[in-house]
Amino acid sequence: MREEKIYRILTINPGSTSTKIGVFDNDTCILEHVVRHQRQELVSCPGPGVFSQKDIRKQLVLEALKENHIPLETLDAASGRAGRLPPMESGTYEINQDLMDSIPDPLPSPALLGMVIAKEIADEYHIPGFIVDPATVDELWEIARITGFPEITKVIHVHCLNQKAVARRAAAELGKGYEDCRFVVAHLGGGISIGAHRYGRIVDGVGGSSGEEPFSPERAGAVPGVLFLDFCFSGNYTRDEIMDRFVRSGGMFSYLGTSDLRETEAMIADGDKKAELIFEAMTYNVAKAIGQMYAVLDSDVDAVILTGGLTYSEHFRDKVVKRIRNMGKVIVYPGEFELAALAQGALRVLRNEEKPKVFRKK
Ligand SMILES: Nc1ncnc2c1ncn2[C@@H]1O[C@H](COP(=O)(O)OP(=O)(O)O)[C@@H](O)[C@H]1O
Ligand SMILES: CCCC(=O)OP(=O)(O)O
Repeated sequence: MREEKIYRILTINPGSTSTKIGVFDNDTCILEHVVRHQRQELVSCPGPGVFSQKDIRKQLVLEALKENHIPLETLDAASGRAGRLPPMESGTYEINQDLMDSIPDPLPSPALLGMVIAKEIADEYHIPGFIVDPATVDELWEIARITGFPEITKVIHVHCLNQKAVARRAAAELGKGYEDCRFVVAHLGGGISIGAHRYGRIVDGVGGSSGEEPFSPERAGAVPGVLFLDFCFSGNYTRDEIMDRFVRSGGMFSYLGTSDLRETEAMIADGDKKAELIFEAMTYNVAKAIGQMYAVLDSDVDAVILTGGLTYSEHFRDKVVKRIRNMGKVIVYPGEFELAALAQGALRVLRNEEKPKVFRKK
C-alpha cells in the first residue's frame, strides 16, 4: 500500500481584534494559536490604514511556530486570509503579483495581511502561497447591485471564507449538498457580515465594513445616509477619520470604549444601563439584517446559521435567536472555521484535486 503524502500547511487569519494561526498536516490541525490583541497595541501602529500592523502580526506567526517547534523549512505551503480585493470567483488562488498589486492603499481592514504574510513566508521558503475565498468573492445576482444611486453599484464584502465553510458544514449535517441549500449566514465577530446563500452562491449580503451591515464591536455599519452627509461635510473630520469609524473605532467601541464583548458583559453585570442598551441594539440590528436576507431568499431557508466570536456569548445569541425564532431552524457554530478552510483550500490544490485559480488585474 502506498503511503499518503503529508502536506504541512501554515494558515494565517488576521481579524480585527485577533491574529489566528494554524498549522495542518493534511486535514489534521497540529497547531491552533489565537492571539487576542490589546486594542492599544494595534491602534498605535501608524495609519492611515492597517498595513503597518503587518510586522507585529507576522512576528506572532513566526513566534508561534518557534514556540511549538515547527521549523519553517517543514512547510509545504502558506495560506492566508484575504479581504478587500477586486471582485473574483470563489476558489483557491496562488498569490501572484497581480493580487499583491491590488492591495488597497490605505488598507482599511487587516484580513488582507493574511495574504501578505503568507506571500512573504512562501517566497522566503520557496513554497506556494495561497488565498481561499476572499471577502470579495462576487456571486451577487444583478438585482442586488442596484442601489437607487446609478453612480453607486453595490459590491460585496463579506466573511466569505467562514460563511461558506459553516454553510458546507450545516449542509452536511442536514444530509444535503451546499449546492442544494438555502441559508442565511451571519458572521458575528469583531466585524459582522450577513449573507444570503442560495444553492451554493452568496447572491446578496451586507458586511465587512462596507457600511451596509449592522454595527459591530468596532465598526460603525449602516448609518442614515442623509444625516451622515451632514456629518461628512461638517468640516470637523477628514476622510481617513471617518473611514476609521467604519473599520476600527466605531460601533460598540465608540459608545463604550471597548470592542471586547466580554468586557461589555461585565459592565452589564455591574448594572451599566448604557452597556445594556448598546448590547441590546447590536443584537437587534443583527436580527434585522438577518430578516433582510431571509426576505432575499423568499422566506424559505434550510436554516439560519450564526457564527463568529460573538456567538460564544450565550446572552448575545439568545437575544438574536429570540427575534428570528419563527424563521425556522437556527444553527449556531461559535467561533470560526477559517483556519481549517484555508488549509483545505490549499490542500485540494497541493493534491492536484483542483487547479489553483489565477487572478489577473484588469
Ligand atoms: N467567550 C466569549 N464570550 C463573549 N464574547 C467573546 C468570546 N470570545 C470572543 N468574543 C468576542 O468576539 C469578538 C471577536 O470575534 P472574532 O470572530 O474572534 O473576531 P475577529 O476575527 O474579527 O477578531 C470580540 O468582541 C470578542 O470579545
Ligand atoms: C469581510 C471580511 C474582511 C473583514 O473585514 O474581516 P474582519 O472582520 O475579520 O476584520
